[in-house]
Amino acid sequence: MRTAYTVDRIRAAEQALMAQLPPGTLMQRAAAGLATACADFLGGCYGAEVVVVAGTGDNGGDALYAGARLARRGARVSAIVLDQAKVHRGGVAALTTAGGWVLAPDEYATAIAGADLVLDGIVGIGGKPGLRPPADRVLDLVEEHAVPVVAVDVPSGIDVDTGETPARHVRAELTVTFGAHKIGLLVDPGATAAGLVHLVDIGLGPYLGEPDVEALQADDVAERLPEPSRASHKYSRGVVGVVAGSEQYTGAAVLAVGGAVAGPVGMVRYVGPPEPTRYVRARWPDVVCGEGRVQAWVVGSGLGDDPARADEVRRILASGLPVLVDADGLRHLPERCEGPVLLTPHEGELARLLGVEREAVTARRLHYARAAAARWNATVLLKGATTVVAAPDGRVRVNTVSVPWVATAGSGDVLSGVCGSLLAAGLDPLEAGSVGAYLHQTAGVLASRGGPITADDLARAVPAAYRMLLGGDE
Ligand SMILES: NC(=O)C1=CN([C@@H]2O[C@H](COP(=O)(O)OP(=O)(O)OC[C@H]3O[C@@H](n4cnc5c(N)ncnc54)[C@H](O)[C@@H]3O)[C@@H](O)[C@H]2O)[C@@H](O)CC1
Ligand SMILES: [K+]
Repeated sequence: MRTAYTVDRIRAAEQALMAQLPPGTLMQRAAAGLATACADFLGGCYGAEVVVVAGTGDNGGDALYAGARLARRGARVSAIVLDQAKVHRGGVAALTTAGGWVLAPDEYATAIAGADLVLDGIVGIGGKPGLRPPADRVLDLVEEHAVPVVAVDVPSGIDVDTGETPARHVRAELTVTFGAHKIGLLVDPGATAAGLVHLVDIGLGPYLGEPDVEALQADDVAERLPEPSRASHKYSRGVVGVVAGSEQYTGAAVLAVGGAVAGPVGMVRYVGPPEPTRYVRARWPDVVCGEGRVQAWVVGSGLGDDPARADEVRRILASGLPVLVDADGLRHLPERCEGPVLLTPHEGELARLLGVEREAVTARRLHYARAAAARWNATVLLKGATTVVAAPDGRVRVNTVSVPWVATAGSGDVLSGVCGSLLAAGLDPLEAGSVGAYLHQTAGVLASRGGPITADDLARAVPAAYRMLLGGDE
């Protein structure tokens, strides 16, 4: 499990650990891990040109000490000191003793133009979003010359606790973070700004407590994927009912059912009008069409405006059974949901639900997913490159496995079927949403292999993804 914490909790853990250690120990641990990660990134130190950008806090100190270590290993390391009066003195002394030097402002442009790597030590967890002058001018040069950036702890300028980027910020290829993941490294747009994230263990583990945000990894997903036992039969494995598609949108029915049959349930029921029913029957002789008992429902994609279907959605939501509500179904939510409910909006749908602009949701994904979870008393899975799943009790999971080719028409319908299948097999909405999102993206990796895919390809790849995650044969 990848776990992320608020700045306050990380600071508290650091205080507790620091009280046990000689002064400066943590910074040296951080700098050592950072220097090793930079050397790996560069593919060797000797002769590499590295520019350290050091701000006024300990984040700059980490960057300068790491610069000193790289200089001792043969790199040519210079530093841009953003404020001479407030820079970390010990860091500057270490760098110059190791053969590095501090640049004069008229040398910045040439140094950055010739750099193999810029180390962003402008600001870390003590920063406010955005970049103050002269950091912004330095970033102009870095972007102009397209120099790769390794961010120290966090990409400077992001909101570390939310992943929001309300103002100018660094875009890194790699972020080397210390002690624990910060929430903003896992949630977009901050996650994208961070690039790859490498965690350096500085010993905070025992002091951290419960995480604020979690991201499942392959072994966590494998533990949670339902598997039948010898005593299982089709009903005990779970039955999922799918209410999707219409005369106009037949594809939504086929794709949502496609996701559901690819999941762990023993049986799928489909309930819908004649035309989509014909398509579903033709494709899956094993799907039972018509009403009947189920352990969970998937409702919503491609329903259109038919008032009778809206009533069906409301009736299902009132049943107390686990329900996944997607797309058109989201227009028929009650004032507050009762029972286990998983809502799966994309940004536009969540914006409409909450009465805000889509851009606002894009900018504040964690905030609005949490707000909707609290407002409707339901778990909210906000789709996107980094999926956010927020439960009404405050727990949050994000999915950081992301394949851009998965963003294709009908992909969400497949996701709804997969997550619904997991709900019917007994997972609660937070588990079903987070496991389903991981499975869906893993299917995307297998189906795509670097090229375009259709939603149908995605659904067909789900069983192979399931098998792979369980450690089965390829
Ligand atoms: N506290 C600890 O035990 C450890 C801290 N470490 C490092 O220390 C960092 C935190 O250090 P600090 O608390 O000194 O804080 P930072 O270095 O994150 O930054 C605080 C300084 O940046 C300035 N600042 C704030 N917002 C800014 C902005 N938008 N643009 C430019 N400057 C801005 C502030 O005026 C302040 O001087 C961590 O991110 C990590 O890199 C590591 O060495 C590991 C151990
Ligand atoms: K930084």
